Amino acid sequence: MPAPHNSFKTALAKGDAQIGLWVVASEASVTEMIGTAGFDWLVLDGEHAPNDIRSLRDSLMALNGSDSHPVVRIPIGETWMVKQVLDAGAQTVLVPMVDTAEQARDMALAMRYPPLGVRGMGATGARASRFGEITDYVATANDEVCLLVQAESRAAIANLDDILTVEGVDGVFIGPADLSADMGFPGAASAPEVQEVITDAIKRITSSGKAAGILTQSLDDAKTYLELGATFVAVGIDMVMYAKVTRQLCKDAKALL
Ligand SMILES: O=C(O)C(=O)C[C@H](O)[C@@H](O)CO
Repeated sequence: MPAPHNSFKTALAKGDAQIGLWVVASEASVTEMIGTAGFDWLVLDGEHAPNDIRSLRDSLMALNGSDSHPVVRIPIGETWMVKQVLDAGAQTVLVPMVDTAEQARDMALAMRYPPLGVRGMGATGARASRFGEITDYVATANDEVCLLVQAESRAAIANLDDILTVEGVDGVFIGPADLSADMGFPGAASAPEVQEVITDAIKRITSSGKAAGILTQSLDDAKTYLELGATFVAVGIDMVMYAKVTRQLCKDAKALL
């Protein structure tokens, strides 16, 4: 039996737009609920959310049977972190703060078993192989992993063309918050100077044949990015949505008094 087919990777390769949501609640029952909404992909955030390997594992388990594909964002680009989330059953990994082709290459190596990479051999007792039930896991896993790297600094934008040549990188995600901060516009990703860089980056990524991704909380911006050719576009953050409706309900209820 081979490793599960990564339909998200296939969709990105075909250029089929994928609508996603950022999940920062770090609680499997919330992930399970969000997994019923119909998003194509969900980021389980290990960079800025209070997730650890166990809570990420629990959220991956909670998405069993969901049509939403889990994308696990590790805290930083470290080989051992990639290994842990792959063994926990993630097939698509998002790596923040990738500024150079060399960093991207290291991550591509971390994603795959030898001879293509350096992934350590530990899947037999791991969730990834269904605890050994997927007997051909090691032989087939390399084909089903998907690596997304984040370009979110002036350095990454300067090195983007080199990053795009790295074999094993399936897509590049623009991080608007960090990119705008690094460009001198903290908290102002909508600044025209930042949007100009984002537009150019999306065009360069798509014309290289790799998938471009981004996060925005504006559906108007999402439409623009999709029209530019971005393939994986996240349109919100779970806790922001939760906070918004919670505050509004409280306000509306108090207005009854
Ligand atoms: O720079 C960005 O934008 C991202 O990487 C996404 C953020 O980390 C996300 O947490 C929303 O602020």
